[in-house]
Amino acid sequence: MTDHARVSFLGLGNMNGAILAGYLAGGADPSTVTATVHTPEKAEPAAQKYGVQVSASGADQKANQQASASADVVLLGVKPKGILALCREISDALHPETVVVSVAAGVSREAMEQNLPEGQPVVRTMPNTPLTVGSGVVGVAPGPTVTAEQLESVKAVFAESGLVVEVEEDQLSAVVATAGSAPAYVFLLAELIAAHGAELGLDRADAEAMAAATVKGAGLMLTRGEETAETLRKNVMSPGGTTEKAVESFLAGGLPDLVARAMDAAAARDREMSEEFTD
Ligand SMILES: NC(=O)C1=CN([C@@H]2O[C@H](COP(=O)(O)OP(=O)(O)OC[C@H]3O[C@@H](n4cnc5c(N)ncnc54)[C@H](O)[C@@H]3O)[C@@H](O)[C@H]2O)C=CC1
Ligand SMILES: O=C(O)[C@@H]1CCC=N1
Repeated sequence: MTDHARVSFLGLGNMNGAILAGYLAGGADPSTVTATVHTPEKAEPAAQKYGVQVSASGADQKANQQASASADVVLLGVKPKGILALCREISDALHPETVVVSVAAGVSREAMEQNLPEGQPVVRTMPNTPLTVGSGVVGVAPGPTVTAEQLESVKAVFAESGLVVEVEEDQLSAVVATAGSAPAYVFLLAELIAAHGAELGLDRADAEAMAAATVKGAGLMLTRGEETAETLRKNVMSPGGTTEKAVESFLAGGLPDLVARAMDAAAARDREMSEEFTD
């Protein structure tokens, strides 16, 4: 199944769209992929954009069922509050060996299993949007009925576009805080750097371009893995120089505690949603 898995993406928003883009850029055969959107007017533009078959659940009530019936792997990419309803919607159409994959925060595997046929293989994942440029991350937590071969076909959806890490389901809140939500922390920092670079006298467009290129360059140096983040940081900090002043200011302002509190808040919200979305 791994080489020729048929993959269906139900819901093609920010996250499933990023996964699909990375999957196709990594060499997947578009004829093995189907997708659904909700809004009928979005189907044709999405089909043009990705070069795959797209149907609209808002126009055809059976669109999600049909896309699921023909798939080995089904990725549920709707908002958390819609995941269990989507499980119920596709239940009757699923082949017993089709793997149902959730990309949602805060919806437990147990809740999904209760809304799917008994024994249906379920995998919870926590991806991030940089999968769209081939530099993403995904945490993958398989349920007990998932075979090694089925797990490989799920990992294959992400393998060409990011770092795939197998985790236990109870580690997914940590993955949300560390990877799923984390691109937003970096984007926030880039926004702040660019805005203040402009305050300091740069053209706004120049400041934005510098912030973006700096984040990209720093990321590339980090992922080369030759030196730790700490060493790379210290290499920029000339004793008595400018960076030392900036880093001292970050530390005096409580950045380590701020980062920890932000990540705790993300992880706590993931756990809280798991209590919310249980029916
Ligand atoms: N945006 C992100 O960076 C990340 C999102 N996620 C998870 O991904 C999931 C989706 O989030 P986003 O992509 O950000 O939201 P989104 O709102 O961009 O995408 C959801 C899409 O599903 C469509 N949809 C809703 N009901 C549908 C149905 N019945 N049939 C077909 N399509 C339907 C909507 O029209 C929308 O385009 C969430 O569960 C979220 O927790 C996980 C990791 C990162
Ligand atoms: O903000 C959210 O809830 C989703 C999950 C991780 C990133 N976006």
